[in-house]
Amino acid sequence: MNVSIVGSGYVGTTVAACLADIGHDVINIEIDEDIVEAINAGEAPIHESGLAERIADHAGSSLRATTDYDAVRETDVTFLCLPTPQSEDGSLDLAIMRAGAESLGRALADEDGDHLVVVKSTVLPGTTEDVVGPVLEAESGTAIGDGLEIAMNPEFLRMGTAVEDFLEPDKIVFGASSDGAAETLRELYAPILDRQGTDLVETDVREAELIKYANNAFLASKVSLVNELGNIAKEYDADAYEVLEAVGLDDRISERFMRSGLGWGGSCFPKDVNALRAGARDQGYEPALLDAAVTVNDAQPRRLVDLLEEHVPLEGARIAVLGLSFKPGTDDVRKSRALDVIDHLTDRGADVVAADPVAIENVRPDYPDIEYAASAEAALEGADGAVVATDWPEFDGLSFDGMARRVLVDGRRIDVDEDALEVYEGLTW
Ligand SMILES: NC(=O)C1=CN([C@@H]2O[C@H](COP(=O)(O)OP(=O)(O)OC[C@H]3O[C@@H](n4cnc5c(N)ncnc54)[C@H](O)[C@@H]3O)[C@@H](O)[C@H]2O)C=CC1
Ligand SMILES: O=C(O)[C@H]1O[C@H](OP(=O)(O)OP(=O)(O)OC[C@H]2O[C@@H](n3ccc(=O)[nH]c3=O)[C@H](O)[C@@H]2O)[C@H](O)[C@@H](O)[C@@H]1O
Repeated sequence: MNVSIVGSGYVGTTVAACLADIGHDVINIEIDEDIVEAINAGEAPIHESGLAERIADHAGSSLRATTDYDAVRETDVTFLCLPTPQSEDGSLDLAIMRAGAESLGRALADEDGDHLVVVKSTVLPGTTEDVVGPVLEAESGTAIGDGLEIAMNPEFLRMGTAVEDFLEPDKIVFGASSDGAAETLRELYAPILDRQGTDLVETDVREAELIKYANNAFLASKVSLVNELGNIAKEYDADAYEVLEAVGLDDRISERFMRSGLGWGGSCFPKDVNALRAGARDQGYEPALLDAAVTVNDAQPRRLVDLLEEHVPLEGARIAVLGLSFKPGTDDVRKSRALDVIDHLTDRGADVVAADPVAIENVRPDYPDIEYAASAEAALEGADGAVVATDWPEFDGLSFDGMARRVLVDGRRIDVDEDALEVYEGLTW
């Protein structure tokens, strides 16, 4: 099938490379020329395991990139993988989606055959049918149902394991405007749907939109609940990891997403939970539980720094921050909890020295005044205390010999030789 993908960020690039990998001809349409050049040169514009190999394999043949929207006319299906950020007030900002839909609609005005437009971006119920659809119809001069079809197909991949998650998902969800559109999506995804373990969920469009938010709201709230239980465990001098491991054996609960600590960050949980809260309020509903999930999450970085301060006076102290990305396996630092930890530390007068295997250059522009070290060991050299903000496997089994005071407060439960430390404190254990 000939497919175009509008927006080539974390989702668009992964989806494009994976669709090429399962046998489709794919064109990425992206406004950032550096990304277009990278893909056409066979290079991955982002750090994702398994992505570089796939782009290298398919670039120049079944995978191409361009800044020109007219390329959509060579294809039958277009996926919109554009950002859906949050506005200042936390609500969903659709400006980029509207702009992308306008450009796409204009390009489709000259197309002869039928075209299916699939919204893959995370959008609130009603967006596909009431915002994207009308823009496409107005700009293309084609009515939905008469040469133009729309569908919503949310994406559940995680950063760091994006390729694997896309190719081996638990489920594929879509809501389509017609049987023909649904049939096209089934055909497109056939190699993945044929795999054992992939459930197909076909719904109406607004359920597909809400499934994505419900999924993220559930997972984020689960981690907040786990953190609240972890904070309570710490007060009782109990180990939350032992407690929750046992709780997770109940298969109604499951052992996954049970890691308590610094809480959730990233480009999705925070913005999606906020968009759903704002959307719910717009609809006249007070989302008390989601509000509480955010409150618990926002408190964890301060709790970590409070715990460190119980052992190390922070004014003038040299503190190593281990990990900057919002989770291991990615260089993404958007809404990373590590940044909140750094803010609390510097507010209290500490000198921060940070280490991360891949994310330093994404932090440096916004934090030019802290020190950066080439490795965790280098950051620990001469430090009066250290905190773990990201559970990079590289931090397991670290040597603390070089520290001025061997005090470690761990926000992520890494593998540590506690006997090598003067003080080891876990945030929730
Ligand atoms: N990052 C993730 O792990 C996941 C993200 N999502 C959702 O997918 C959507 C996209 O997210 P990401 O890929 O993370 O965003 P991103 O910010 O990494 O990438 C978006 C890309 O779109 C490009 N772009 C912006 N305006 C454009 C335009 N008018 N025409 C063409 N390209 C344009 C940008 O230059 C950028 O490369 C969002 O709605 C997000 O919530 C869903 C599941 C997972
Ligand atoms: O909509 C999205 O963009 C994506 O958001 C999350 O994926 P992602 O943000 O990449 O990362 P997660 O692995 O979910 O972790 C999110 C945050 O929760 C934290 N977390 C996760 C699990 C856990 O047990 N404890 C915990 O603190 C992580 O450290 C991280 O900061 C979802 O897991 C994906 O299914 C979804 O597609």
